[in-house]
Amino acid sequence: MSDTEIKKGLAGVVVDETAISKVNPETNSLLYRGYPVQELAATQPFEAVAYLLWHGELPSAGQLAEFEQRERSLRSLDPRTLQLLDAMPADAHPMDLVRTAVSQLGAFDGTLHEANGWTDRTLDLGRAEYLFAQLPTIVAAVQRRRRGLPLIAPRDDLDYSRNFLWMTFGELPSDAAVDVFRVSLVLYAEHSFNASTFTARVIASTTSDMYSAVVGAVGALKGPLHGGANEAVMHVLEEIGRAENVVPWLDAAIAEKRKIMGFGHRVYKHGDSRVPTMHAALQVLLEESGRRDLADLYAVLEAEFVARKGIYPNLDYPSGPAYHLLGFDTEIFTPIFVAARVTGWTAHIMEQSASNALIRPLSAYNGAEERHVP
Ligand SMILES: CC(=O)SCCNC(=O)CCNC(=O)[C@H](O)C(C)(C)COP(=O)(O)OP(=O)(O)OC[C@H]1O[C@@H](n2cnc3c(N)ncnc32)[C@H](O)[C@@H]1OP(=O)(O)O
Ligand SMILES: O=C([O-])CC(=O)C(=O)O
Repeated sequence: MSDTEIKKGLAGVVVDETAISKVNPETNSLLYRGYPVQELAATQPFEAVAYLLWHGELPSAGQLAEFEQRERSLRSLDPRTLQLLDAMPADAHPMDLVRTAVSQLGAFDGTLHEANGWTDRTLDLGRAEYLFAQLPTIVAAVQRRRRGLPLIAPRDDLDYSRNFLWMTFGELPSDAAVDVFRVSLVLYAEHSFNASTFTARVIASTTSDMYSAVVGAVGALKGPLHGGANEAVMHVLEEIGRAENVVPWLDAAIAEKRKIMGFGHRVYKHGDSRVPTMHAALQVLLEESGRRDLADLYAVLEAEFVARKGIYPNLDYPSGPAYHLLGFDTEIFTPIFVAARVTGWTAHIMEQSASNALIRPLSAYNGAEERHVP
């Protein structure tokens, strides 16, 4: 065993610089390219936030219009992507379908850059825009296929958030509900060196391609300790059932040393900077739906867990029930996170590539002493 100090899980280790976002647990703040995420969530379309993450500046009106037009032109799926989804087992997890579809897009890349006129300089930016435009169509197709419903083609008269909901449900909710969805996407877009983004950067650091890096990131996000927690939150709320059951359920869960999904964070130890904004957004849906039961359950679980453990909710805690109230299946929550986070992932892949060093840490060997085959 070496005496090298080991930081399990790289906790507290600074591995590189980034100009994309700043997570500050002391001030409980999150900046995207210098802008507080709360301000972006209050004022910006999701398309403008994607542009900001990639380019470092918010778009002018003209730049935004140009990007929106391009994004709308890239939404339709290649028929081979639909064939791929159809060929998957009906009980496959939606994250497996999304991961596989992104991988397939990587195999189309050769033909794509010719068709889209991507020059070398803009190649990865073109890929990022393409993934951004394709993912909602993929996620909506997966959701409709799960329900045995015919797929709905994208509409180029609708913005990103509306079109996403339209393709999923074939109708639009109230403007207030659309806005909740937009806010959730803005909040989910980026969070420095979280596990999935770091995975993407490791893959990019080998000078592999953007699709491979995003496929790896999707795999990392699927885990319930990371993005999969928004789905797990809903399972927990369903398992508890009603506010009256929280105390006995929590007693048992704590005694069994269960992790309570949607609570805790590697970086924030006094609450997640994004939760108050998403909490307010969730309240809109709780009021609109009249789901007093869910509102009570949500509030009591939070209050009881914080009181007992001093561990606060993370963004997945309000997002899970918000996506439920918007009408998505629970298994679709993490794929929505993918569609949002692909903005941050691709920004980090481009940042890594622009100033690359192969990511290859050391390990301390603790196996058998040298020995020889008898
Ligand atoms: C978008 C996102 O990815 S946000 C994160 C989403 N993930 C979740 O919600 C899953 C539940 N949360 C967790 O598992 C953890 O809080 C993590 C993985 C997010 C962060 O974990 P770490 O920084 O590694 O802290 P760690 O897991 O060591 O927790 C420290 C202590 O708090 C406890 N703890 C932390 N979170 C929880 C939780 N949600 N439920 C119960 N106990 C918890 C741990 O058991 C540990 O206790 P111990 O010291 O007695 O062993
Ligand atoms: O930062 C993290 O470790 C996880 C997280 O909240 C995110 O990726 O949004």
